[in-house]
Amino acid sequence: MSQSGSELKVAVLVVAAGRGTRAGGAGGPAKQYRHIAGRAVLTHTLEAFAAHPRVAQILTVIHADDRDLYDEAVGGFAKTLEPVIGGATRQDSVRNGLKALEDHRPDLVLIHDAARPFVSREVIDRSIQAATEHGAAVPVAAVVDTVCMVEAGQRGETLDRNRLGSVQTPQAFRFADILAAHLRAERDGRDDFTDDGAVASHQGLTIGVFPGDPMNTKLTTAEDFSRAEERLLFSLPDVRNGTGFDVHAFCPGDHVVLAGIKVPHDQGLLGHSDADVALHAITDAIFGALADGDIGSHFPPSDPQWKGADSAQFLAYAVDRVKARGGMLAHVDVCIMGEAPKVGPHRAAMQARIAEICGLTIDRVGVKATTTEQLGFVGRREGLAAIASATIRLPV
Ligand SMILES: Nc1ccn([C@@H]2O[C@H](COP(=O)(O)OP(=O)(O)OP(=O)(O)O)[C@@H](O)[C@H]2O)c(=O)n1
Ligand SMILES: C[C@](O)(CO)[C@H](O)COP(=O)(O)O
Repeated sequence: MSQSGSELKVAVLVVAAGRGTRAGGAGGPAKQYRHIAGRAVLTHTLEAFAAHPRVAQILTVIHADDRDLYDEAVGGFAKTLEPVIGGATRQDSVRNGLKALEDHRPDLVLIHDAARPFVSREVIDRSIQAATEHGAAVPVAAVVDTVCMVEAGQRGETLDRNRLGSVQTPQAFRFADILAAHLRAERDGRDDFTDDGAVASHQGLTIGVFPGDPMNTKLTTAEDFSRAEERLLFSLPDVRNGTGFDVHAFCPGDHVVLAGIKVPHDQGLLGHSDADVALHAITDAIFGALADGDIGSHFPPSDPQWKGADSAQFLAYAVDRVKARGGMLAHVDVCIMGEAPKVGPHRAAMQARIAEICGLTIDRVGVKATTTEQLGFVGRREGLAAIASATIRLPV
């Protein structure tokens, strides 16, 4: 090839015209349109290729009955061409797709099963690299089990697994070569090839191999779907939101402590600690996100050591509990409810103090305030309340 690898135009052909009979689900959509983790299998598959910077165009081969399902699944992905209709076998579907791609003149084509939604960026990288170097290459995953012949319900000869491989997709080819190979197979009346590497071998091409990925499985049976759903759900980031609420009554005094700041007032707040409703609500929000009890269970009001305590230490402790679980605190937000004292003049100082205690930047700390329109105990100036939320991320 005269062009350098990075100049080669790469197209992707996704075959999605099968009926998925082995996956069951009779009466429902074919397996490539079934949802895992809230989105169609085909959507996951197309997304992987659409996101790859080397992929210029994606053509999907669909069943004649599935146009509406396809439109729903493909959404607004970039790079997708008008789909074409497949044939009775996978081989027929690939051939139809290759013929339709001819007008777009790709240099390389990656042929992929819609039913393999877990294809990684690394495998796509390797497929492009291998086709650039060898002209034709397929991904192969190692066979890890002992493999044997099974005949008439009996174990037969053990095969040498070191000489075997499990062939996956995307299989990558120089476009002109694989198109010629498929046309040759058609001319020769061969319709029994289960992958494109075999079609290319029939044409006499040498097929390279590159490492596949054990995670790049094909969804074939109903059990594959249960496993896929579990895998996608558990690979979602464990982002959690917790809420907290606190109330303290006014008592005689000349200041209150709010969000870690001493605010002059004609009353104080009654409490075992410094009665900082804002920090208590945030602390509870973090415990809530961790599902780790509440401020009372960690710092019992009956324990004399917390008498008059600075509530900053409660909040710092909750933040440490997040870190101890390998997580991070992403954001806190608190709303203080009261007729007086006014929060506005102290908001910036409160934000800064909460940020300092939590190890956050100020833009990740919300401090808001409201009256309750003179309604309820807050409206009657009997005390202050605060409601808070906290967002954390834990490792999966
Ligand atoms: N006539 C066909 C048959 C298969 N495929 C596609 O080829 C891929 C791999 O095939 P397979 O897993 O065997 O899918 P099905 O043929 O749909 O499954 P089954 O054999 O269980 O019916 C799938 O993405 C499938 O949609 C296709 O485009 N056209
Ligand atoms: C192409 C393929 O994915 C390689 O493993 C596979 O052969 C296609 O599925 P089928 O069940 O053989 O049709």
